[in-house]
Amino acid sequence: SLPRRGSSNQSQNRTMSAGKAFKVLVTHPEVPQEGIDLLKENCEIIQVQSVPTNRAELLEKIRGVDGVLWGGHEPLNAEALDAAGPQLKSISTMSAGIDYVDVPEVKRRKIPLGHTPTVLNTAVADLAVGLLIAASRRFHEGRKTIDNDKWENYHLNWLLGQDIRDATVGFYGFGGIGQAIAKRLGGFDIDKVLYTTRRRVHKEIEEEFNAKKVDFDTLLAESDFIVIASPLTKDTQGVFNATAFNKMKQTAVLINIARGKIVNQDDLYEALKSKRIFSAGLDVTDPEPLSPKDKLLTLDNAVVLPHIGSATKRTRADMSTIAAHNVLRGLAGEPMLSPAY
Ligand SMILES: O=C(O)C(=O)CO
Repeated sequence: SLPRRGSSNQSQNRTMSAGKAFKVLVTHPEVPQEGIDLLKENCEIIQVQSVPTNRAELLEKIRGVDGVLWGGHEPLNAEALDAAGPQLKSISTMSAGIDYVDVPEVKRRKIPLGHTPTVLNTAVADLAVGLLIAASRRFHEGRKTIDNDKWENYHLNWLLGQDIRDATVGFYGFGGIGQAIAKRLGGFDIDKVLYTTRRRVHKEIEEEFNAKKVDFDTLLAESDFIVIASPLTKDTQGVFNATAFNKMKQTAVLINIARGKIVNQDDLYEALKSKRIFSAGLDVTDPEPLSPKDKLLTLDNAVVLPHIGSATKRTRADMSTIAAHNVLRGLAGEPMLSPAY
């Protein structure tokens, strides 16, 4: 459970600093109140008002602040850190993925950086299961048949999909989100879980999910469903390309709830169009937002969502709470709840 207002940590912060000891910038006007209220207890809050973020406003308002709650996916880089000045001592994003942060630059300046993994695991995992069902059971194509007056259920083998039962589900990345997805799929009578990660996960976790670490080629060749649940890094960028799709089963379903750039989207389009793989369910694309004219959207076998994995009211509130605690702890010189490095 999350530390709440008035918990010992908060009382400590209150006594530590009588009055508004710190100036904190909140870079987005829509950060849920839960996090703002926590910060308000002992920080003066400055808030960016523009949506989408006006960079000039952000760079002006960041000057001289002690802490930053970085509320969007705007680049957090040397430019912003320079604009802030050398007194800046605590930053937290309000996201799990931090691919938009120049982490080496933050590290070089020895500024503690937090992020908000874990609290969004269940929301993202729920959505991933939704995509997995939608893509394997042809929801998008089915809906289009109604729109186009092509409801042909007099055919016996109409709109047949892929079974989840007895499937091998392969995870590319098997951290908190991947494991939350695997937990949910436990209710769907799947056969087994494979995963590809840099490091092996704990033995108990492998046992809990009947999961086996395999190399990337084995993951591609043996999985009925592949779920991308890894961070975007220089090592993961573009790894799902034509070469990878050509190693997958023709009946395979690809799910991506991580970052669009892990997939080469042109190659994915070709693989789906030519039916080299069965279908894809994507919550993330490259770029975002995706143009309404993008060719990916013309495909029957691609279910595409506008990056809404963590978009539930409770999850957003929890993300703001964790981010605020991270910022407060950084200001107090204490370890953050979820440090990013
Ligand atoms: O937190 C993240 O990294 C997300 O993509 C969800 O907004």
